[in-house]
Amino acid sequence: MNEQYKKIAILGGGNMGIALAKGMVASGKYRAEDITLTRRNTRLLEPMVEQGYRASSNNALAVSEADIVVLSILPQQLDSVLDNISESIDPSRHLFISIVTGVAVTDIITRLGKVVEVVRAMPNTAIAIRESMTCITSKNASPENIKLVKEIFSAVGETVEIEEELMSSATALVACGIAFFLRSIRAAAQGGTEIGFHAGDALRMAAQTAKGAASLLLHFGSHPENEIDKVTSPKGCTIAGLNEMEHNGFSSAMIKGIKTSANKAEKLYTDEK
Ligand SMILES: NC(=O)C1=CN([C@@H]2O[C@H](COP(=O)(O)OP(=O)(O)OC[C@H]3O[C@@H](n4cnc5c(N)ncnc54)[C@H](OP(=O)(O)O)[C@@H]3O)[C@@H](O)[C@H]2O)C=CC1
Ligand SMILES: O=C(O)[C@@H]1CCC=N1
Repeated sequence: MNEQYKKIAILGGGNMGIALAKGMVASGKYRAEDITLTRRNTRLLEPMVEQGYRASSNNALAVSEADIVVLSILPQQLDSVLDNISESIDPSRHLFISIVTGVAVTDIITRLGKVVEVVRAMPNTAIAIRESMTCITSKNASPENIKLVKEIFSAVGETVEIEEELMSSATALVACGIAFFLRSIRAAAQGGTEIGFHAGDALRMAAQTAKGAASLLLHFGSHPENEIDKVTSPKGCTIAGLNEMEHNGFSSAMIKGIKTSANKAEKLYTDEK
């Protein structure tokens, strides 16, 4: 399938559905008029319609008009949506992309009762500014369709192909991870305010510093400790602050949080049944 001018139905025009649609169009490779977003409350999609996207509350119709179907509803909303669109699916035409947390390729095929090609993708909200880290996997899609999905997500950030068994881990690290890093930036800004900066200045300084730290790793391909060693002067203030944070469980809290999120992601869909 050539991605150019393919019709795309994004079922679930919420946070991620909208962010994906905007990122795809911002990449210059997709046209807003080829993307239909669905949700029950379509009034909330009016700003997208004003920007040229199509909006609908009719999932089955959106699917019947599309080549690529993106599932972007919550895990607990998935079964009713799949039941609703099942009749409209043509397995020889439709390619499914699912970003739904905790739902396996086989879960989707079993519920649909049709063997469609499904690629799972786990992006994050930075997709809106084309800075996502997206993990991709498929058990049954053709190499051409996996390539096509990679191209879609490469247009909105970085991609990596992983085994499906690691998708819940990927959810914790890259999708929930946005919230984890944002909370650490907020904590840094709060510390900055306590030591003398106005809140807005402290937040801007903390965010740019976090961006610089991440960019150092990506630019040099180095390990965090190599970069940390360049900051920590002997008997200096950095190592004093760093050790105080570690005494209070900084790394441990992040590791435990990521493990808890991965366990929860694994059960999000099955616990609903
Ligand atoms: N948020 C994130 O950072 C990430 C989320 N994910 C996954 O992506 C999926 C979407 O998450 P997110 O965008 O945050 O969730 P949202 O709740 O923002 O979006 C879900 C959307 O689905 C719509 N919806 C619900 N039922 C139906 C239906 N029957 N037909 C059509 N649309 C429907 C809702 O609108 P309405 O109520 O009007 O119908 C809502 O807009 C989830 O599975 C989540 O696990 C994956 C990676 C990152
Ligand atoms: O919190 C959640 O369940 C979703 C999945 C990953 C990010 N947000």
